[in-house]
Amino acid sequence: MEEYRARAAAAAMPLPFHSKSHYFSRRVTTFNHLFAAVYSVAIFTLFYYHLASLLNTTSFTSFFISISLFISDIILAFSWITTQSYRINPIRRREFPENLKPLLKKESDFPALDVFICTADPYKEPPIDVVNTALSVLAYNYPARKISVYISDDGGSAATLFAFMEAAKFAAEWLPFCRKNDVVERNPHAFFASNKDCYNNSEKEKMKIMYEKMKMRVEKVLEKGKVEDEFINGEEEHVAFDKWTESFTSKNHPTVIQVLLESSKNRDISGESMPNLIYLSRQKSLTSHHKFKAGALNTLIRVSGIMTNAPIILTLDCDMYSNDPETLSRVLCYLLDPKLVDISYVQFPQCFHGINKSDIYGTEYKRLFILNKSGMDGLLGPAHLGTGCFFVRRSFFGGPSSTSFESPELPELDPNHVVERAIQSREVLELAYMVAGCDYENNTKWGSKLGFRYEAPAEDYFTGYCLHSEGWKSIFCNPNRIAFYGNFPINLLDTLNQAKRWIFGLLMVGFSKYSPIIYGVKTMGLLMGLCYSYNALSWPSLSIPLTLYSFLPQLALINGISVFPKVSDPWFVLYAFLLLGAYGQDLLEFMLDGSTLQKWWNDQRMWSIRGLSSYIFASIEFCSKSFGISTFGFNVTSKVIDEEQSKRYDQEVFDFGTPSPMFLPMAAAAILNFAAALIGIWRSLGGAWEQLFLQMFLAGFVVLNCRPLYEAMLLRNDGGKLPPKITLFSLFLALLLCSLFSAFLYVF
Ligand SMILES: O=c1ccn([C@@H]2O[C@H](COP(=O)(O)OP(=O)(O)O[C@H]3O[C@H](CO)[C@@H](O)[C@H](O)[C@H]3O)[C@@H](O)[C@H]2O)c(=O)[nH]1
Ligand SMILES: [Mn+2]
Repeated sequence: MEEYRARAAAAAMPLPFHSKSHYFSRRVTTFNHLFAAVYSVAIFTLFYYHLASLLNTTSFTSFFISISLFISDIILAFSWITTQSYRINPIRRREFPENLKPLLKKESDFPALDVFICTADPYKEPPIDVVNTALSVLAYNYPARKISVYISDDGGSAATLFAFMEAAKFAAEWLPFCRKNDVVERNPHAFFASNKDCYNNSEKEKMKIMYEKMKMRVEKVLEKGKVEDEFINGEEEHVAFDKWTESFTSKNHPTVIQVLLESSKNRDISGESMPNLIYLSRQKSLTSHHKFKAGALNTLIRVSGIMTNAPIILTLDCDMYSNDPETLSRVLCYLLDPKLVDISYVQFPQCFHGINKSDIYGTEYKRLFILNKSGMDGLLGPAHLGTGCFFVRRSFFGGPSSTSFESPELPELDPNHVVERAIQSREVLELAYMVAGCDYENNTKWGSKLGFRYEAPAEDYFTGYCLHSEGWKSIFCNPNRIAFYGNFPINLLDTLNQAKRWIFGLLMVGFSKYSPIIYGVKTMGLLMGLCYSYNALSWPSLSIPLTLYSFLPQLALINGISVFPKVSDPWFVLYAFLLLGAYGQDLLEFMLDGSTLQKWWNDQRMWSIRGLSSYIFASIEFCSKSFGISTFGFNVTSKVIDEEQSKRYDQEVFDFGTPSPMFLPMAAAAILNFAAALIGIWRSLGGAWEQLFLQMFLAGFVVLNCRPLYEAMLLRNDGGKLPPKITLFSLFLALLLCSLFSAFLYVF
């Protein structure tokens, strides 16, 4: 990249490539800072209150309740402190790609791009969807000879290879079609879905028929489970599929590399060169660990290094397609700016197509994907989100200074190495096969100092974190036209399992020698360290206060014990301020960012639901892994759309689906809070409302949040209702808790 940047510096471009401004108006930011100051005072006052109550406890019960609430509030306060770092200086950026034009006149002025698309299971990630993703980037508005798309298939599936053989043929028509008609949606599926009138135009109609034919063939092959002769054209394709022998399984097979398009040879129907398209399924063996997605990405870095070695790398999950063919020129606005040195990556937010109106599962993750990343952008740069990210290849080889460069074990893998041989030359292919071998990384620095890092299954978070701690910076690019759209789980269990995997991966970082609160603060400063701590430490530990606050005050309420200050007590004001302040500020930011009240409500509900399921179960798994009882895996999220589920999702109905212990704590909380609210009302009628007001308020709030649970337990009869088994179990759990608490009261 340096040479391109140097050329930009020499050209002394008069107009800026990009600009930045405050994310919210100055008034909002100042308000946030002032509010933070007042809120911190309130937190310290609360700690004083807790200490005083602890000292004044007279029985073991009151001591137990006080200390539990104190611990909960310490964790909540820690979490609040970590989130403040996002509010120090959130920024918004704009790019001016038109100002780059004088720099990019001929083909050689454009830096090359290697795109990595990862897929792992053809039955959870339909090959036709992966094809659509690949087509959307193959068709970028960029010199075709500068683009190479690599598909990493961890599923080792002949059906996926077949799909890409078809895609290569289709691309020869699709690319010129997009160019000629200035198509903006270059993912064919999205294009045909949004252009209902396409039948009017014969050319479009022809394309659509071609697309449907390809889709049918791909789906047929997937259904049959193998590529039968009728689908194979010519000797070359035969040779490729012959690799799928009897002993070939997704977990144990040799490397398959298939060059499907080569830009120096293949031309589209208009006679223009095509991008490179390469299928890769790295070697797998039952005896060596493949390190999940990070392992796949590192293999891709090496294979692409040998074949094309582009200075820019785009990583995409198989479902994240490009929604804007101009995205790369936005990225160049940063990567070609001579003033921005040390940039490791430009991260785009994860956005999802087809989220229902009030976003019942909080899929948008507005804080995680947008607000917090804009906050980090005002510091050293956003954390890495795993997909939709343009990397500078050099940053996978040690820190930004030349002294911290980590040289790879082969000169051909050096980020500055110029590839002179053709992709399909014997030497190149031999080397590519070698670096894709499953034992290749033994005794090398891959995964620790080179490439994506292996410490945790949250390779995205951890790799970005390591890059920042090495001294790299990053950019958050969030243009008005969404750059990438992805798929998301449409039932509750999948959503929760996904969050569980994330939290588990984050816990592994949080409680390792790389813990952001120590190592992070030391290497990248307090604020960035706190930003990273929020995910790795606050998130998982929030399960403790969320669980305690869902059960303890309610159990006390049932037994007529007051645990919060009564309404006429001055301390009541403090509680009210802390509670309303935190929720109010959250709501305000959501609304200012163009969200709706309903979306915010669902987002905060999902926060508690995740706290009572994903966070708890991830912590349990983490503990059992730490004691060597279990190991971890990467459970790929299914991207297959089930018609029934999809209908329920569109109607905004919670889908519980298959029974899972993950639902137990939340269902038990729903039952217990309902009982507590009723008993609370009854006790208030007896005159105790002043003492019990806050507990009743809390129980009422939980009950309001649990509406979908009550419906799913009692009122619904569809396939997405809460399995009766779970309802019974949680009723039992709630009763058990009540009896244990009463017994505890009796004994102490
Ligand atoms: O052994 C594996 C497992 C997964 N994947 C791929 O990894 C991607 C992400 O997997 P998915 O099941 O979709 O996980 P998500 O939770 O949706 O992904 C988020 O979280 C992951 C980390 O947990 C990041 O890697 C992703 O980029 C980020 O989008 C997919 O393309 C998979 O094909 C592999 O290539 N090899
Ligand atoms: Mn995904």
